[in-house]
Amino acid sequence: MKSVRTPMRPRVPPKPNTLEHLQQNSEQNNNVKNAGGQDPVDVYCRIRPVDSLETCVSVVDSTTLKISPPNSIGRSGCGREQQYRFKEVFGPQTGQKEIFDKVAKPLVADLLNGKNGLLFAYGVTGSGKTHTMQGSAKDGGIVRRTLDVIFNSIGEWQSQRYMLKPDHLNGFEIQADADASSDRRQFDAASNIQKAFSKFKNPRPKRNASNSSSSSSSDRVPETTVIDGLNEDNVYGVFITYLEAYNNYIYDLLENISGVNMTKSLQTKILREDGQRNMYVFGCNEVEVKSPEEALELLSKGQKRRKVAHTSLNAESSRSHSIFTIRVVQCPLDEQGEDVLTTVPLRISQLSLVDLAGSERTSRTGAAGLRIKEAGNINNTLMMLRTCIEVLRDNQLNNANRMVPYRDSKITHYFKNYFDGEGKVKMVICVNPLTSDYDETLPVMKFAELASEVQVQRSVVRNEVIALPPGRRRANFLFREVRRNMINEGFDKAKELDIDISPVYTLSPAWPDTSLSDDTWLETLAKLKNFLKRRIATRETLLQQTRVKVDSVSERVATAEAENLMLRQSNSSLNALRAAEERKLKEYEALLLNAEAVNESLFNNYNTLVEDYNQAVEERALAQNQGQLEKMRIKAKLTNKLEMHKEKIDKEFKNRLKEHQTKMVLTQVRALQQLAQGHSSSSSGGSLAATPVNRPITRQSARTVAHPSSAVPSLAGPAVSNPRHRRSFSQGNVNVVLDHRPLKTLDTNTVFRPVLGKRRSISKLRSEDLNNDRVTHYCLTTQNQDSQGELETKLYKGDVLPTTGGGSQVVFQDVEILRQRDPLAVPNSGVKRNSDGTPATGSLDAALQHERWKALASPATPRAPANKRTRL
Ligand SMILES: Nc1ncnc2c1ncn2[C@@H]1O[C@H](COP(=O)(O)OP(=O)(O)OP(=O)(O)O)[C@@H](O)[C@H]1O
Repeated sequence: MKSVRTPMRPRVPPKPNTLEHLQQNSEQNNNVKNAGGQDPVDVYCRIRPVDSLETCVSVVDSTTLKISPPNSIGRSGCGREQQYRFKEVFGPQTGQKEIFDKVAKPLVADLLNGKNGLLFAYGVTGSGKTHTMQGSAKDGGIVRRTLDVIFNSIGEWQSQRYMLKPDHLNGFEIQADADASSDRRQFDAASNIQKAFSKFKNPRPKRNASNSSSSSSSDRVPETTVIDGLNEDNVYGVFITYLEAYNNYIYDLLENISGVNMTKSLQTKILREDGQRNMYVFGCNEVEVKSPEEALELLSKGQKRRKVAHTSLNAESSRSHSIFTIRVVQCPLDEQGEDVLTTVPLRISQLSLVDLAGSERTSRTGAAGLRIKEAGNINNTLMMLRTCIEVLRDNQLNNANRMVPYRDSKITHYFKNYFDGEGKVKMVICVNPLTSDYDETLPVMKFAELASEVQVQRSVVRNEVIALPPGRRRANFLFREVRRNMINEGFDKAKELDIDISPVYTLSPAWPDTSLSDDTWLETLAKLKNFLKRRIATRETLLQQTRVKVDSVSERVATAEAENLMLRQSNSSLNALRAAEERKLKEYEALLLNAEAVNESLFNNYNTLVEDYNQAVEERALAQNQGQLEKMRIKAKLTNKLEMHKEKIDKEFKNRLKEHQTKMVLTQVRALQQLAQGHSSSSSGGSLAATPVNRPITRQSARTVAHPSSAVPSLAGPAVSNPRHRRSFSQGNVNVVLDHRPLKTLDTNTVFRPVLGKRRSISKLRSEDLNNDRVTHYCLTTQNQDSQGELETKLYKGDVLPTTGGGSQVVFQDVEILRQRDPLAVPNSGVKRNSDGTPATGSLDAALQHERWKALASPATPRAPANKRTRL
């Protein structure tokens, strides 16, 4: 049926962007916000199921969760068991439906009632954020169920496609019918082409391909929940955007989504503020959807463009933060419930479902190269979110006004309005209970604790007073139904009936039969007259009743106002009390926080001290080791030096000794020569020649006796030798005695001869004679005349010893004296003494002693050591 009225739908006049207007708007907003009070950020926790028994997280009760450090950490004393409170904790067995009902359904209801909402999924990588948000076709997550519930609830109250259109400045406009229907035609043509193209591309879609949209849509189990109580006199338009924040840039995942070539790389988008100071992404593609399937199709296309990568913790790890936003635009119907009212502003509400990328440590994910940069950016964004929440909380706790650094990251900047009071904020903290995740789960818990302490201004929807009766849509529907029935019953004039639903609201009784005929017109007139009279009376009664009602309402209003005033007063006094209590509470909280901070810092200090101490002990041990090594090195160096020095000194000493010994030998030789010469000269020059040779000979022999002075070693003595090193006697006849007889030695013609063994006679001593290895003994024969004028022959006997310098030395051991006596001479009784006190010649023993003394005292004769006496 063709509509009788075809009203033009003029565009909504653009909002003036003057400063005054902005101030007015913000004041209005503030008033509305302040009227609503505050709500905390609702933080929920979901624990994902795992196969392992090594878990560090357990559910204490429906709102409390306990996290225990793994044994290794617990033992070292660095961690302790901690409990965290949430709005609700969902254990591993909790299904997607329950999560949706408790967390997201209230947000969907808010959305459809014109309020904004924001839901974050936050957690460590692989903890189940994407699972919670997206889920699967069979068991949908929050996003899928949200779409289902929206379309279930708005049903046929949806606006016609392209009737509402984004104005690309974060607002919407109502299109004229002609424009809208032209856009619709284009859309239908484009979707037909696309269908044909996809048929051509995939002639036979695989039946069991899990990823294909056809299979997923056929397997899909939709959510059947309906939100009741929506304003049925509005039309609803649903729009979606799908954004991605990657490396702190924003990309539109629905960019050029209807184009054939979707592989083109995405452009970065910028954030802007609209006239109401709301943040929006400039130039992003906001697509109108008319069914959950259509929205899911776009979602899956967008997901294919998301940065997802394989990491060691998650096969499909999100490398970016995804923001799926659903905007619902509401427009009231006019008084006939027929067309949209263009004179009132559109009501726009939005719900953003954010799947944050997981916080992660690159050491665990095994990230490298680009993945490390991604992880850094992910962690930075999460850090900024945490910082903003911290500052907000501090501001609220301490009544401070620190600037919240929303602008430091794209995510916080985009959602700043929510925290400033433009909607409800909720968080689902996803937890992987594995022990290996403990270190990363702990900061997530702390963040959750922080977030739950933040209060967000409750937003209140401004109900525009449009002064139109409710139920217009239904009345319009009834009217149309009646008209259709009438036409069906053959009442063609009904086609010309304008839609007028005002009778639906009239309270008067039904009109009388007004058909006029010649015979009944008077009756009819009377009926009408009565009817009108009754009507006038009813009107009067109604007016009166209305007046009474108005009066009573006014009275009630006055009473209510008075009560209100009183309530306000008591409220303000209660508020004051509450504020005092809150102040106290804050003070206690601050004290508690301080105590906790002190406790923590003490604990940290203790740990630091223990670490320092351990380090110092290690360093000391190291230093000791190094010192010992250094000592050993120096010792070795010094020993080396000493050895070298010793060698040098030895060498020098040997050289000098050799020189000295050579000198000494020469001196000895010279002395012996002189001695030999002296004896020979005295014997030749004395009365020796005149001495008869046939005198009896007394052979005296005595061992050398050590002179007392010989015990004192003389440093200026002869060359060093050791009697132990005398030349070997064991060589038999090889041992030669050097028999030194000066040339002028007389033959004594006696049978007594010294026993010398193998000898070599020389008359003049040379150093080579002594250096001969075979010469082991030396015997010097001297002759002299004694005091009695007798011939005295002395045999000085000694060992030839090698010296340290390589030369030889004679160590005299014995003196053998041969004296010839005249048998006829009178023997001398006593021992005669010379003037110098030495025994006079003639006394055998005295002479012998004297000779010994002389021999030992002679500087030319080296002294034998007292304990090394040798006898020839
Ligand atoms: N509650 C759950 N029930 C069943 N499986 C789950 C649950 N939570 C997570 N999983 C599974 O765990 C794996 C990792 O989950 P998911 O991809 O959602 O983690 P994520 O937190 O989004 O990780 P990332 O931050 O790396 O993207 C997936 O295979 C998912 O199916």
